[in-house]
Amino acid sequence: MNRQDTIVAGADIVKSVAEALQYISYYHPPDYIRYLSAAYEREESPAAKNAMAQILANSRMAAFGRRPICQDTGLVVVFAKVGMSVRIDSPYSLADLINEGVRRAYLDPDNPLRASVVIDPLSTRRNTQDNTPAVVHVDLIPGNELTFIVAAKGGGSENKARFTQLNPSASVSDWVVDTVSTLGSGWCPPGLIAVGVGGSAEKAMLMAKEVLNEPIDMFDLLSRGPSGPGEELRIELYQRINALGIGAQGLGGLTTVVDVKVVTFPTHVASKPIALIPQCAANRHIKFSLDGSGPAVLTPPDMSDWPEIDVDRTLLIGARRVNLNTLTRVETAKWRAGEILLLSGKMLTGRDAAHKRMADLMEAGMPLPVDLKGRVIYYVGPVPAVRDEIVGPAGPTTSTRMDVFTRKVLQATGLYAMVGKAERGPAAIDAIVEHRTPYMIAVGGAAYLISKSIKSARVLAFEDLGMEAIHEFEVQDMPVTVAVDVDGNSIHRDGPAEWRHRIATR
Ligand SMILES: O=C(O)C[C@H](O)C(=O)O
Repeated sequence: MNRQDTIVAGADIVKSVAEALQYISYYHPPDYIRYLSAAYEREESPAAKNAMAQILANSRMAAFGRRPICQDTGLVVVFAKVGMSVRIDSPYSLADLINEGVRRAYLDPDNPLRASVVIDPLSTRRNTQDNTPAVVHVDLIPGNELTFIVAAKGGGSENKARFTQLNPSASVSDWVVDTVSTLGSGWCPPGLIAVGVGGSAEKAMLMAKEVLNEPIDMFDLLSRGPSGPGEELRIELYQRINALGIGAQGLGGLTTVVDVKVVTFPTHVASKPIALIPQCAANRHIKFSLDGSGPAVLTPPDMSDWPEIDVDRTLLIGARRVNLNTLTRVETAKWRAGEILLLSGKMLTGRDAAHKRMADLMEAGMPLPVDLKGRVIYYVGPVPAVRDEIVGPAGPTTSTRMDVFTRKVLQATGLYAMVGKAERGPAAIDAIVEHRTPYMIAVGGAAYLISKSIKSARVLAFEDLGMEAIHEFEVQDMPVTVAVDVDGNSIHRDGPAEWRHRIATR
């Protein structure tokens, strides 16, 4: 056989990976935008429709501004399919080349991305500062090309990945639907759910992670009909998950998933491993191949797929304007769950690491570096600013992770309100009621849009924590929704319950 080797330069891999990561930081895949736009058009829940409007408007702004869709610019996951006739011309390993691409992308001075990876997950959790290392999966396949799938996976949706070993006779569909119903909204729906069935524990997880990068094609599948059990399951899950009524951002509505992917592999006679991996609205991935002729050429998407939505007009109708600088407990007690507020004035920021430090200081009987009394705290870790920006994209992080600190913080500080994303757990809601401290949400996945309402930013404490430091933001008309009011009413409990009922009784 006349076998001709393809030589791919290591430098082309580095450049292609760096450019791919920049590209996906600001361009959503057009198929996701088409499906989300269709979901937006048909959505009947005003709260969910409003959230989708913000996600779509944010996506368009990010594409034109070439700035990240989401403040969580993700953990880089790469699937490399290496043709067996390819030789990589480099003294470095493939992982090293990919990591160099990651480093360049995340430190790009034109569009710096947030460094979100910590080393020593068991101990120091020190940020690596350049988002390396990537998680790299390599397959050797026949052929003379090198194909990469490059994805940037947000932590909120990754945290909701689940795995089980079912009894071989048990229903995959029931387990998936029951599990999705327990995930809450920290995974930022509307998105996708991938299900890997079979193989071994790690094979099921890997298959699910990879299939998330396949084109979204549920409408085609629905119109042509299923061709086998895998496609039958996809349709069943798509319908059953949407019937849960979770909706955009867990606010209750018609669309929770725009697609469901199912992938299978032979397994042991005694086993039925099932992996479930959600993909958030910041659905970022791209596929390209290198054939030795140079780095990948990535063409910008056709922006006519992006709807032009006037979010301001939608938001301003019926919203309550709030001055954070003169806030009182009498005022915050009037806010009702579901109400839209436009916040102006000064707020503090603090997320996981800052909360841990504050809790440690309280434990040790030491004073906090910032007085939280009468203040509002926003759970956020922004992207670094560039050019004339005050701050980079700065959307909310999942509040549930702060629940373990909530009672302690409210008890010790006299904080007036919290802003984050997704539901609060029962203990946090009890603390909210006890301390009369409401909780609001901003839209996860609308980070660039939200950053435009931030008019000044400075670090007040824990500077060494980088994006996790305590900042003070001055905001103007920052849109939020009251998610838990001082009486413990929760939109994440009531919204999905109402829409589940409405869908079931149609
Ligand atoms: O780290 C973040 O900013 C957010 C994270 O993606 C989350 O969804 O909680």
